[in-house]
Amino acid sequence: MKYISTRGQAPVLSFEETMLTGLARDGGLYLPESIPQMSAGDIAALEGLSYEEVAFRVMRPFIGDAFTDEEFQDIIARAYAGFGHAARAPLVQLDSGHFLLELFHGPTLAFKDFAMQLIGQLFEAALKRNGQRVCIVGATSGDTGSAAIEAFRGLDAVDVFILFPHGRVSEVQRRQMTTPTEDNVHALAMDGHFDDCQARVKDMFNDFAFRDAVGLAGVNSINWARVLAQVVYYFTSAVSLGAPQRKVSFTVPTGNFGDIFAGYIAKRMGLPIDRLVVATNQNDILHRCLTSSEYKPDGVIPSISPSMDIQVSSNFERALYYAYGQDGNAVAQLMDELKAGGFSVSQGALQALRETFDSGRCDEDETRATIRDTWAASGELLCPHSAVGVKVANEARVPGTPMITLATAHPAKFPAAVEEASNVHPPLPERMSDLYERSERVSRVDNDLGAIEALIKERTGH
Ligand SMILES: Cc1ncc(COP(=O)(O)O)c(C=O)c1O
Ligand SMILES: N[C@@H](CCOP(=O)(O)O)C(=O)O
Repeated sequence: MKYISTRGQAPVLSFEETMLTGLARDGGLYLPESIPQMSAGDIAALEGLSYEEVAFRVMRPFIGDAFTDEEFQDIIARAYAGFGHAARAPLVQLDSGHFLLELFHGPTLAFKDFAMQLIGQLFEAALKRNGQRVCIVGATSGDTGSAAIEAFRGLDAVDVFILFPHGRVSEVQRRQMTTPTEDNVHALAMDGHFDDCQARVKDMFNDFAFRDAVGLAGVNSINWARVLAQVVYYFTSAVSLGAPQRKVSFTVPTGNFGDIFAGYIAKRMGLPIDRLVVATNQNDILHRCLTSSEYKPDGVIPSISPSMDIQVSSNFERALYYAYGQDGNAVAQLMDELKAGGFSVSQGALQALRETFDSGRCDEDETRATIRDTWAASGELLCPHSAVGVKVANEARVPGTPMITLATAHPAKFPAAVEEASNVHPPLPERMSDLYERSERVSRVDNDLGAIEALIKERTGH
């Protein structure tokens, strides 16, 4: 299996190289050269299998010869052993025809654990085999950072630096990043918002001298392995509702477009998905783009679903690549226009996107009302991101096709917003109950590429 860049000008890589490389050297994102197919029979055969067995069958064709079957099975087993639910990603029914896919039973209580726990194991195995050391730098609006730190803390061959927007993540998210004591973990609170953090990470990848000197690696969803791991729960949930005989739709609380893009890959592999619904908060650039064709970031507005406070949605580039008929030059041109302020999606590409994606937006009051009403109607306490999904799903669903909304984080990560909306205080799980007593370790940094690079070089001895 070979991987190519969305901008068409970077070296073609193997799975392992792609995973350890992160961003392509032409600034693009890696994608498989062709998408492996699963027949109706292959999908039907997933019924009754464990999450781990489905993960193996779905991901195996993408990894080529990077790992033997036995190695890959062991890696998958270790990745999900620490999850707090036997099903890993249980499906609960909200009402007839609407289901919630709970993706928050991992160690840091967000869907990011599904991919991060896996790539932590994949990195460790690959780096050990190659005798290699890497410096992971990631940007987070709260959940990627905590999941990455949890997955990589204490690993000998990895330093992990996480840039998060100062004052714009929840207290639980911040403490998850600032309380680990391992020396290889570095939480950096940056002035600005998530888009600034992500831009600085991409700048570091595009600074080849720095990139090569420190052995830069990325674990944001620019990393294809992140997306791949997230494809699995689309299969487990759809099969449990009757796929391949029955089509299902998904609504996905969306920011960086990684999670919903994983659903798109599942569909292209053959999973019978009817609609993929992009649910945005008031940072609704994707909804505006899918309804008007204009993609123009106009400033991040802080919300009660802070992990989705994003206006430059990294993985949308991957969707555009397919919408433009896999034309890397066209994508490169759009990304150049984005640097200058924004772009318009061509009518043909917009039509291609709309063949699969619907979209909707949920404002702050609607988010609170959805938390309150869902709690009253079903006893399910939603985090604000999942509430955005449920509200948009309720508007998008059609009779006869089950709708699965992805519940992307545990309500206890956002206790203030959840309590304000529902009058219910969501407690942290027992294993985290001392989170507020642990001491914090964090460095404040300016939004200044040179200063951040200097700090990373100093801390890693380069
Ligand atoms: C809780 C939560 N929900 C939804 C999202 C949006 O996911 P994506 O960025 O993959 O679109 C994020 C951040 O990524 C998140 O942390
Ligand atoms: N919402 C994310 C933002 C980063 O997204 P990623 O999927 O590209 O890592 C977060 O919680 O950090």
